[in-house]
Amino acid sequence: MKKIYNIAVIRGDGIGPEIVDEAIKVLDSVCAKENFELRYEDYLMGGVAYDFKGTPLPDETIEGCLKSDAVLFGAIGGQKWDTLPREFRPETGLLKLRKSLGLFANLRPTSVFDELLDASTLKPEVLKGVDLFVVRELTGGIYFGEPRANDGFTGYNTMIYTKPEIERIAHVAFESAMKRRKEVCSVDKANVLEVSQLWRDTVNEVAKEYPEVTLTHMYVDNAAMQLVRNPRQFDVILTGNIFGDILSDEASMISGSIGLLPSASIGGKVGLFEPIHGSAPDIAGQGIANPLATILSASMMLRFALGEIKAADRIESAIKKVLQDGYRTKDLANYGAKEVCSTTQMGSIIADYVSKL
Ligand SMILES: NC(=O)c1ccc[n+]([C@@H]2O[C@H](COP(=O)([O-])OP(=O)(O)OC[C@H]3O[C@@H](n4cnc5c(N)ncnc54)[C@H](O)[C@@H]3O)[C@@H](O)[C@H]2O)c1
Ligand SMILES: CC(C)[C@H](C(=O)O)[C@@H](O)C(=O)O
Ligand SMILES: [Mg+2]
Repeated sequence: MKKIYNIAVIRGDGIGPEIVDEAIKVLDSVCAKENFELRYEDYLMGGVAYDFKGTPLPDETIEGCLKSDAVLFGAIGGQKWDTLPREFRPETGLLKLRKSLGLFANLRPTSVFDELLDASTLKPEVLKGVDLFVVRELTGGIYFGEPRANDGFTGYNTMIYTKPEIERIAHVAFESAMKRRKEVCSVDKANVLEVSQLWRDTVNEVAKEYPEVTLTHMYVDNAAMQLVRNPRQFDVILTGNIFGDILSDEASMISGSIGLLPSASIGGKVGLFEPIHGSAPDIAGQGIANPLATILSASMMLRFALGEIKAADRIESAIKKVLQDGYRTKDLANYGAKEVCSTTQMGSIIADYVSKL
């Protein structure tokens, strides 16, 4: 009997709709080869939701996500909404969605395709074989801490973590490491911040439950430097919300383009799968966005939320082959391109390769 999964789709703003369309094209192609069906339901979120509904996160979007098997997300935000009061901003909607779905863990893998070794700003000999996994805490820290304010003279935010919040994200990192090279590097700023001292003590305690895993600690400033000096030294990087946000964008240049890095946000009943990049207003509507990060996020959705491992493997093999054959979007045009494709061409070629694998 064919399995049926319900997928909530949030296209969002800027390049969001363009890249999500390509991910769905590829998902449809993989479904045709496998014994399951995906049923999509669209929901509004971000600036487009504000424009149509007066709020960046309508209640029906939260409800729709909660009743689905997984959420496929594009990107939100853009200059048009940047001056709105905080509660109406697209980014506030995204934070609220993560919180409402209980998505406290954001998994951001970074690896390097051999075909794109020269696309990175780092030297090929530093890059070869990089395979790191950022486990970013997603529903706490300075993004959510109170008090927060900006009265025109004083602006402040509060970085708060409680012990249970640190324990649960640390468990995700150690469990991930157990399936990988069994190394966790916890990144904090414990030389300055009390919240980081609690983070470090708590991670040390959790580590006792995973004697096979080697735990190291690193200050975030050093980690930012080590990521570009010698990224191969990292297996799992465990870190808080804001440090993880910054380090994962930095890590994208290891792979060669921010248009390549996917992510999975998990921890609640329903997982959310999204590229790490934003709505890229500077290139929206031009057909040049790289859809690979979103297609790889769709693959993470199949693997982690739906357990459709063969289908996920199929997509990832198709992507490797497409890159081997020299297809590139504009962001990677100078790196081994035999043909430079538009966003939709890239989606179609991957879908085609999936169907032939
Ligand atoms: N999860 C999200 O929805 C998310 C994440 C980050 C930023 N944002 C929002 O997106 C808006 C723009 O933010 P930003 O410019 O700082 O970051 P961004 O990630 O949107 O873009 C940064 C740069 O990377 C390029 N880029 C991003 N994705 C690309 C892709 N798939 N292919 C090719 N190039 C790509 C852009 O053209 C831009 O030059 C802001 O409103 C921000 O708040 C949303
Ligand atoms: C848009 C913003 C709220 C978001 C974040 O900071 O988490 C983004 O940068 C991301 O990485 O998903
Ligand atoms: Mg970010």
